[in-house]
Amino acid sequence: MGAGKTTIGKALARRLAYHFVDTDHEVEARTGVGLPTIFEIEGEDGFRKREAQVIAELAALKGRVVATGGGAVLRPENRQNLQTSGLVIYLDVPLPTLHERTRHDKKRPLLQVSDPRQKLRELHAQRDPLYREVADLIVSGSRITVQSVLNLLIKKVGESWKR
Ligand SMILES: Nc1ncnc2c1ncn2[C@@H]1O[C@H](COP(=O)(O)OP(=O)(O)O)[C@@H](O)[C@H]1O
Ligand SMILES: O=C(O)C1=C[C@@H](OP(=O)(O)O)[C@@H](O)[C@H](O)C1
Ligand SMILES: [Mg+2]
Repeated sequence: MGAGKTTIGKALARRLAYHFVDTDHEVEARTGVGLPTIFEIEGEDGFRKREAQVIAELAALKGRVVATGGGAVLRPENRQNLQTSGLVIYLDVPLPTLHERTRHDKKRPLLQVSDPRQKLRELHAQRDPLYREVADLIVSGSRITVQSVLNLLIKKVGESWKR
């Protein structure tokens, strides 16, 4: 959370002239309510089921930049779908930056706790190895730009990612 998946994803799609899909927005569009309401009514597990459904459907499509929610890597079926359907980019951002960017946000239910910094630390410890497992590319830093993502993409796979 706060790594910039939504922000960088949208900008990257624009640069590549690809469609952009944010799985959180897609879940919200399908249910007609915001994520906090989904978490409140169905719990995290209910949200994860909806998220997995969206990811499974997107895995069948091409020509898209997809920003997932930060917890999408938790389910093995999502990791499998991400790995087989496209090129996975991990935005590896330092914890203090993640905290700074999310600290005033009320729309991330998992961070509405007394110690969000500690929560982010725990989520990071659990998820970082999973991101590394699925990622084709890892972009690290507190000031990731679309250009730095593009440079790495080109270095890694030349123009073949265009397909
Ligand atoms: N590369 C970046 N550099 C500076 N600020 C960023 C960057 N990416 C995102 N942000 C800011 O951080 C916040 C969280 O970004 P967001 O794209 O929603 O992250 P995510 O989707 O990974 O949770 C937003 O306020 C956004 O403007
Ligand atoms: O890390 C998580 O478990 C979550 C991250 C959120 O997306 P962002 O990573 O885009 O904030 C959103 O899917 C939900 O609040 C749960
Ligand atoms: Mg996002």
